[in-house]
Amino acid sequence: MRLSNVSFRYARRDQPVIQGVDAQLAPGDVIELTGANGAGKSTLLRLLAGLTRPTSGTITDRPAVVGLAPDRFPTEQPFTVSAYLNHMSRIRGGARWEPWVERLNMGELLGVRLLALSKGSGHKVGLAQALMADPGLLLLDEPFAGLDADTRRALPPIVEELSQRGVIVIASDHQGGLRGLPTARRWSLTAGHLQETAGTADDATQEPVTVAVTLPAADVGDFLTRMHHQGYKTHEPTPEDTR
Ligand SMILES: Nc1ncnc2c1ncn2[C@@H]1O[C@H](COP(=O)(O)OP(=O)(O)OP(=O)(O)O)[C@@H](O)[C@H]1O
Repeated sequence: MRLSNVSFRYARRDQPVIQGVDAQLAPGDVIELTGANGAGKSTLLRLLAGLTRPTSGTITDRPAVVGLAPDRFPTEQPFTVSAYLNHMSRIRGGARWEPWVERLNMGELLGVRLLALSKGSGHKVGLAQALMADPGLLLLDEPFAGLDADTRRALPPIVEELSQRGVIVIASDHQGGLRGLPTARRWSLTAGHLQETAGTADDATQEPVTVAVTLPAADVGDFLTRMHHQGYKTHEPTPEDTR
């Protein structure tokens, strides 16, 4: 998939929100998209999804099936979660949502009305509907925002599996939740301009450093597992370390 000189403005007199973006995506790429509030991340995701057309420039070779999990799932709909997922399944030719409900720890939400969902629970429904489409391009807008600890842990392995199957995953993510994945690249948006910021040999911020973390003993296992899933090397201190 390729973006060639893509620019976008919301109204003719407005400043462009996205300016002259060139980028190439290969199957299996995982992109962490960062930028200040209002930098244009959600706008770029909608352009990538094909929901919005560039004002100028082109996006070519987009995978045929696109999944988009929005930053705010629209809960103003008269369905329960299961009725909504069944409805989306019919639209998508019988796509199966059940495995995703299990992996995203949302079984107890199935009978809940969309209107009654908390923000994080609504977010899980948005993720499930994006994943069930079996997309070739998966776009996640702040996927970790509001998720509980179990689901936060579940998401990076899901993205890694999809990447291994050749799915392109692009996530606007301030929390660095996908950073440890082997195919991860980093894009940052500043005033509408896109820059690739990681993976360059001269990037001193990529040099490894070792940090010590103090936390309650009961949280150690959970913390180490989470760090491991994010690709960091961890070890519990030995008596020598603490002497
Ligand atoms: N429908 C719209 N009409 C006009 N301007 C818009 C519209 N949607 C977004 N904008 C403007 O476009 C710019 C980029 O917005 P966008 O939501 O893409 O940023 P973002 O990086 O996702 O922000 P955040 O981190 O706060 O979610 C902002 O200045 C915003 O006010």
